Amino acid sequence: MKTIQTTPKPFIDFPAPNHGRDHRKTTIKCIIGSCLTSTISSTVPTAQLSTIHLRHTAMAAASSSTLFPSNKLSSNSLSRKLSLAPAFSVAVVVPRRRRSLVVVATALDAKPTVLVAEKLGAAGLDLLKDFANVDCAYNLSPEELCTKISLCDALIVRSGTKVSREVFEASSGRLKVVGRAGVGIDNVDLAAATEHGCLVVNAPTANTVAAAEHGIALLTAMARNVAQADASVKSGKWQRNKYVGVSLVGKTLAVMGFGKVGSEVTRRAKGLGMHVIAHDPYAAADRARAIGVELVGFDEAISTADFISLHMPLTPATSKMLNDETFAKMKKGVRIINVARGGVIDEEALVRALDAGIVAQAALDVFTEEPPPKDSKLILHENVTVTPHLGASTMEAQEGVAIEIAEAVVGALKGELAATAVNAPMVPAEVLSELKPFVELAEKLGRLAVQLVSGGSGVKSVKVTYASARAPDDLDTRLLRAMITKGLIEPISSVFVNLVNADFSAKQRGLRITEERSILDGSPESPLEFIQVQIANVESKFASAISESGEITVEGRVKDGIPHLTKVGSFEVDVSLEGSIILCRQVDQPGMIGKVGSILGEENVNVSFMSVGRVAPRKHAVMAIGVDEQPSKVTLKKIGEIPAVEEFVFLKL
Ligand SMILES: NC(=O)c1ccc[n+]([C@@H]2O[C@H](COP(=O)([O-])OP(=O)(O)OC[C@H]3O[C@@H](n4cnc5c(N)ncnc54)[C@H](O)[C@@H]3O)[C@@H](O)[C@H]2O)c1
Ligand SMILES: O=C(O)[C@H](O)COP(=O)(O)O
Repeated sequence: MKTIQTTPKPFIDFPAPNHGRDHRKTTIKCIIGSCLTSTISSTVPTAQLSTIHLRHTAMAAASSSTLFPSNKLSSNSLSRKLSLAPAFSVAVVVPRRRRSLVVVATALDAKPTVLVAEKLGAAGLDLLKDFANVDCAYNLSPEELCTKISLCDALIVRSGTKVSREVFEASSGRLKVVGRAGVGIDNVDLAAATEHGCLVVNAPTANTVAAAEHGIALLTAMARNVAQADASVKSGKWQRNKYVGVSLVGKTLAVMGFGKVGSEVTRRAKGLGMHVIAHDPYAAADRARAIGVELVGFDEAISTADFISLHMPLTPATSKMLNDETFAKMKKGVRIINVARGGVIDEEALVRALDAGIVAQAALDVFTEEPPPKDSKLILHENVTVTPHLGASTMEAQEGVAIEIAEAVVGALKGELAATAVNAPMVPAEVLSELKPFVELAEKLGRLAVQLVSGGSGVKSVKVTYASARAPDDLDTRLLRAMITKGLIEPISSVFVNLVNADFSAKQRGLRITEERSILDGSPESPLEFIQVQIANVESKFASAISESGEITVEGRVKDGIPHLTKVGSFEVDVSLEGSIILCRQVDQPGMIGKVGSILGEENVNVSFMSVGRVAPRKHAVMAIGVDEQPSKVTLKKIGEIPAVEEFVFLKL
């Protein structure tokens, strides 16, 4: 574990209070470690403290709470209270008339904390524990979840936990990833997650077969009254005539939603000799043909089917899609299976359709409200078979889901792009490795361009040009755009921008980013030749950065895997984008490189790269100098005082 000292010297002195104020308050940001706890209690006599406020850095000041009065300060209680907090602030309130107070704040590198809010398979937990502190806390109330979340970097849930906007707000930016250990993400407020820059990942494949098998189990059990007959026999009855079923062979099954589960249900139902049709406005016809199923319209599906099995997600478009109106279009005596989401059926309308005999039977695994009310007419209906959301609940599926989600969450916490991201672009691994240096280039160009702005109406309009020999469809620019946005916004705000919230953050700031493609001739081996970023309607602190068309313009390329700045305004330069950069406009004349280099050398600032771009010999030239260290103001001033230097700017990457 690495120890980070929060100050150059171990003690922070608080000057004596003045201005007649009762107390002075200061905040030290640090990272939890038991040594912080013990050092506070051992270095500061508890009697000297009136109060200690502990506040998680991620929490809003308003939610800061006084955990204990000083006379009860004990390092044990402090470490107990903070054992799950990898980052927090300490505010020490110094009582009146004390001359000074010393506090040591030593920070330790902490593991991230993952809150597992619903039961997860052991293999997944083991994977998580290798990388993070894992807090398994089940059946939390919404309030408890909001309280705990401020201490967590990741949250893992199944369908039983509502991850509402309040949860993201309570996390105040610390929550980096929500892992849904399953498919349906209707219990996660995706808009709120995106706005808070929180990645949402799911485990979309591991429970597909389990859900499909459960669908078939419900279909066959319903057709043969298995559940009702079982209950009857167990209650001492022997009702062979009452529980005569219906056969499946030759019957038409409409699969609504021809995705992963729908396709698997189709395969199995065909094996039972059923005629399967499917409705899915977004499914590819060739995939349906490959499984030997016909895709039909919604009305045709529901009006010709003997059995209807639901397999679409719950979205505003699918909410209550089976309702009074649509039940009226169904064949009398239709049977319905739902292992998708309860909300896709208007449950009151289903009760009416059952009572009217339009629907002969229903088999339901999912409900609008889970668990449903005990007196629900639907649940208690004699023609309804129910299970408590068991579709994904097989030993095999749960182990698979746990591993799938643990890998996705750990990857996301490591900053890797997730293949199962729900609210960020999914980029296949091979595309990602090809784009990686350009992703870095994109962010650095954004950073450089925005630091060149000095005035105007603010950064509102940015044009990005991608020059490539590849066909437009062959280049996914979402990642690049997100990173340019990050580069543009982060240096001028306190907003943390990532792939998830980049577009949202740009929109919030009224920043319009337009993208253009410049199609080049030649071999499309590399995905991109260069990226150009232009900011319109602004003035620049380095006038030479304004191109002839009037925008701040920077352009870059990747050379040997390293991003390079290759153009500033109308000047061609070539400097690798590592460390920081000094841009200097001068009258082109011999000895300039030497003069600037020796001024930097005097202060031991290492020059990594130097390049001069000029319009014509002995006229204006722009010198781009890459430096490893930040030069002092005095050194920069000396550069500015070289007679031939007309303007210069220091840019941090
Ligand atoms: N009961 C359970 O335990 C359980 C287990 C797994 C999945 N599920 C649920 O099953 C459903 C399907 O899961 P999946 O893994 O197959 O998802 P999926 O994304 O692979 O498939 C969903 C399909 O629904 C289609 N669709 C979207 N809108 C539609 C509409 N208006 N009409 C018809 N089709 C539409 C999509 O095009 C897609 O093909 C989800 O609701 C999921 O949450 C439940
Ligand atoms: O969407 C899903 O994956 C299923 O509904 C399973 O939900 P569960 O993880 O709560 O069982």
